[in-house]
Amino acid sequence: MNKVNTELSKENPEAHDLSGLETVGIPFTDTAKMSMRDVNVFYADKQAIFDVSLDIGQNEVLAMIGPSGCGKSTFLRCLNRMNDTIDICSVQGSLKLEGQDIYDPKLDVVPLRARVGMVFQKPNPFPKSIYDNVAYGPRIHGLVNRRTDLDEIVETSLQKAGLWKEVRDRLHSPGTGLSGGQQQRLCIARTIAVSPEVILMDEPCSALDPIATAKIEELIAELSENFTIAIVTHSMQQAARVSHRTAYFHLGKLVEVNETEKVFTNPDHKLTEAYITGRFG
Ligand SMILES: Nc1ncnc2c1ncn2[C@@H]1O[C@H](COP(=O)(O)OP(=O)(O)OP(=O)(O)O)[C@@H](O)[C@H]1O
Repeated sequence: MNKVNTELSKENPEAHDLSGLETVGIPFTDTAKMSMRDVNVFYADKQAIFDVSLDIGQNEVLAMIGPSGCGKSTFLRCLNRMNDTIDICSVQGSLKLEGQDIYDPKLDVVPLRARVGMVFQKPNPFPKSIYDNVAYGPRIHGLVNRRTDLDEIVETSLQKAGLWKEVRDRLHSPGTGLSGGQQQRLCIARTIAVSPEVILMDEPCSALDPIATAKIEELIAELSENFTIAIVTHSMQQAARVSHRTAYFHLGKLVEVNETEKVFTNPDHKLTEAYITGRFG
């Protein structure tokens, strides 16, 4: 048992006993883009996610928060099968994108990861030009035949990522030469370039300064007009600023999911309250 839980248990011995825990709030929406039911995830024989059921609505920004190690990233990575790259990881349950089982063994994960794109914690541009970073996905997915079409996708994606004006005169310079915040927006442009339906963001601002963070947060609001977004964040302020609903995870369980304002002002569960008031985590 870690320090956090020991402290919590001193305060309230039952507080960390999650057996029989019912998720409170409204886990399901009428217009779900993705529907997850009874998801369990294991690393070898160690269980990291316990019976999580959650919907993500069309054009919704869903924030996932919770103490370190509670399984936020693990759950997020299930949503485009990034956990497949971890040999010891196994996923059980039902995970659907517009009703299609994304764990269907016949499903090709390459187009899945274009439909459900991912932006990582640390900006990771390819060692290529700005143009080629954005053009990479459309090229490998065979989305364009003509150079002019590719030029248009690159420009539109950079515009949507709020980077066009800063880079239009140096499209053929290395992506790695940009600032950290610009690199993260380049990675967002690269994700957008293959027209995803869902964008997963795993702490996308944790390596950025406050100004670059503010730009990405503004961008998230704009992107939600066209995309569905699930974001893992350690920053409760960020979750409050960018998301429509917030899901609170604790020890691998989904404790509460609700409208963001409610989660931060009047949470249903005592564990959520303890976390948002800084009593642990
Ligand atoms: N590749 C892995 N191999 C084995 N165990 C893992 C692996 N990745 C995560 N875990 C374990 O799964 C649990 C959930 O980890 P996860 O990284 O999903 O939590 P998190 O809430 O995203 O944490 P953080 O906020 O610190 O990033 C932890 O106990 C962690 O040690």
